[in-house]
Amino acid sequence: MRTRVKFCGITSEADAMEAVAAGADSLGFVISKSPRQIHPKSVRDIVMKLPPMVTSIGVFVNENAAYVEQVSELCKFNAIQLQGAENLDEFSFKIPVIKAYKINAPHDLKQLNIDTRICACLFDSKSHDAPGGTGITFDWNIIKGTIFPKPLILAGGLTPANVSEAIRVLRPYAVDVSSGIEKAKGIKDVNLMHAFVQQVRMADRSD
Ligand SMILES: O=C(O)c1ccccc1N[C@@H]1O[C@H](COP(=O)(O)O)[C@@H](O)[C@H]1O
Repeated sequence: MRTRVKFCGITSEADAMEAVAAGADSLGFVISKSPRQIHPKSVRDIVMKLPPMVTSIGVFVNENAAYVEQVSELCKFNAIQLQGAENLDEFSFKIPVIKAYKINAPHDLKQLNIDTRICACLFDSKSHDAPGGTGITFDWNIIKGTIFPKPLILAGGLTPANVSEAIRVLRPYAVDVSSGIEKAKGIKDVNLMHAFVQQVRMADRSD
C-alpha cells in the first residue's frame, strides 16, 4: 500500500512548493494559535497555486464551528482537522472531518469513542503543553492490531529517522508530520522533507 504523506504547519508558499516537490500528498495549515499559525488569506493564496491532486487541510483547535466552516470555504480546504476537544455535534460535516485523538497510555484507547461521521481518525501523542506540533511520539504498540472504523492517520513526533519503523508497525493510511521536518519553528527543511518521503516509500516497498 502507498502510505499518504501529510506535511503540517506550512507557513509560506515557498515551503508549500518544496513540500509538493518532495512528494507530499497533503498540506496542513494551522489556523488556530500555534508557532505555525497562518492567516486564512495567506492560506487561500497558497492553496490557489497548488497543483491538482495535492489536498489542503485546515487545522483547528477548539474553534467555533461557524468560524471553521467560514475559513474552510475561504481557503477551499479539502478537509478539516479538529485537534481539540470539539463537540462534533456542532459541525455540519459539509467538509470531511479528520478528528485527532490523543494517546499516551492504553486506557486512552479504551476510552475512545470514534465518531462515525468523521472521514479519518488521527492519533497523536497527548501533551499538556500544546494541542499538536509537539514532536512527541507515543507508544505505537498501544494501538497496534486495533481495527478502527475509519482510516488511520499516524502523527506525533514522526521524523525521517522513525517514520519507516512506524509504518512497519502500524501500516497506517497516512502519516502526518509537523516539527520533524523543520529547521526552525514554522520553517520547513527541504532535505528533511525529501528524506521523510523517501523513508515512507522505502517502508511501503517492504510490504
Ligand atoms: O503543527 C502544529 O503547530 C499544530 C498546532 C496545533 C494543532 C495541531 C498541530 N499540528 C499537528 O500536530 C501533530 C503532530 O505534530 P508533530 O509532528 O509531533 O510536530 C499532527 O497531527 C499535526 O497535524
